[in-house]
Amino acid sequence: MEKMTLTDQSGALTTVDLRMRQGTLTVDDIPRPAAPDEETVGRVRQIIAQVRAEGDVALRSLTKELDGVDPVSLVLGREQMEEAFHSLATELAQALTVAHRRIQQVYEAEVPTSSRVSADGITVVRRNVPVRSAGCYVPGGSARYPSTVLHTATVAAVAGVEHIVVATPPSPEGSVDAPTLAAAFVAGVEAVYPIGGAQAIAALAYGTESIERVDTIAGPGNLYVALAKAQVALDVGIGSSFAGPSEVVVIADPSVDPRYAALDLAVQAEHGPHGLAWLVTWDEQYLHDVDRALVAYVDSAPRLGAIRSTLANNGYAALVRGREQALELANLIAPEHLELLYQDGEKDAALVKSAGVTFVGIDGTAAFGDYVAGPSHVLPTYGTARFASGLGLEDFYRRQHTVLIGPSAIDELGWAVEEIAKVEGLYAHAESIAIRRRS
Ligand SMILES: NC(=O)c1ccc[n+]([C@@H]2O[C@H](COP(=O)([O-])OP(=O)(O)OC[C@H]3O[C@@H](n4cnc5c(N)ncnc54)[C@H](O)[C@@H]3O)[C@@H](O)[C@H]2O)c1
Ligand SMILES: [Zn+2]
Repeated sequence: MEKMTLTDQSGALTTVDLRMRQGTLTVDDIPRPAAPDEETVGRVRQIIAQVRAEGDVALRSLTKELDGVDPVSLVLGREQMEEAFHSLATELAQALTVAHRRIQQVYEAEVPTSSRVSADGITVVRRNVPVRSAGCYVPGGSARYPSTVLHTATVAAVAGVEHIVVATPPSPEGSVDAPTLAAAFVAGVEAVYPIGGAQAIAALAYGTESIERVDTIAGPGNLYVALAKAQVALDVGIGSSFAGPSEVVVIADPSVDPRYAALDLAVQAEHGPHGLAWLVTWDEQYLHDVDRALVAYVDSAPRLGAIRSTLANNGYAALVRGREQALELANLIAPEHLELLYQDGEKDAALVKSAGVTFVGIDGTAAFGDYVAGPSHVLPTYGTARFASGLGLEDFYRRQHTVLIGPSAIDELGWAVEEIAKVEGLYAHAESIAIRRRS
């Protein structure tokens, strides 16, 4: 299989020219960030074991070691959240409220109806039963994410979860910053724990003296958080999407100002150092224009370090033959965010098979999705959009069937049970039907 040719260039992005590429592309063609090393996996295992063995004492000492602060309290309640909400500037309080309302609207429209089917004397009812408690992990190492409180807890609340808590790394004062606490207030969160990383995931999964264990954990995070979730997955529900460092694929053409495409690449790159950013276009001059605009932005960007590091390691510009090949590439990359940044993108959106979420339209910056568009911004990364979805109501539900066996079922279906039970050599199964038929 012919590999992609990576041509280094002096700009911000590494160029990949696919125009002459024969045959179909495969997943192996796509450069991916390296898999986690064994040392990190082992460190996370240690942290989890320490929290299980020592509870609150471990949480305090790990927080001191890894976040450099002593938490003032391990649990912050509704009063502190309310106070934080009232301390915000009016515009920010309104922005959080608007984002909350839009997320709520999207998920309320998605609440599934229960189903009921009756045939052959048996009625099967399906109900979606919310878990009793959910823990939302809200990242907070290199940036603050009040938006992630809204994009996790609001979904849990619409699903009907009774107890919703948030864990997030502490502020430098050992508490939690006001915007994050305020967002928790808006979303109806019961308690906020100023604890981050793998230690937070362990506390949510197993409980400590101060923190009650939850039924399900949802929310994104860095590698420590992601590995911790994988390690506790047998003991607690884990939200379906592997939400790691942010990714974006921007498909664009000269109908859109190159500065728009450049900034949209920077939007997800500024989240952190391990992200992924692809520009895909069929116009060579446009590729250079976007790259130049990106270089110009990066040089003056406030989060220069994060953007540079993502672009240097995983920033690509692909030249393709046209829309069809652009979509083929996007489906293979299976990015967290996909932007169809050109005129008439709507009909192409139907051809997208693997993306966390797709934004269509020349104003379709993923920044809308991060905050106010509505669908949860907790989305599958690392190529998992091939099989995983964004955070949704189903992450907080269990499906449960009730089977009503009516009086005619023995006559209508009992014989089939007996036949199969006999061939499986399970005689009590067959007799449980036969005895009822006789009496
Ligand atoms: N996919 C999504 O929906 C989405 C949304 C928001 C953020 N994110 C991603 O979440 C990530 C947030 O990462 P972050 O680091 O800023 O915050 P984080 O909260 O995930 O991680 C911070 C914690 O990591 C732990 N940690 C740091 N260094 C450690 C070490 N050497 N050993 C053990 N533990 C250590 C500390 O406990 C710290 O509290 C970013 O990659 C961002 O892109 C994704
Ligand atoms: Zn973003």
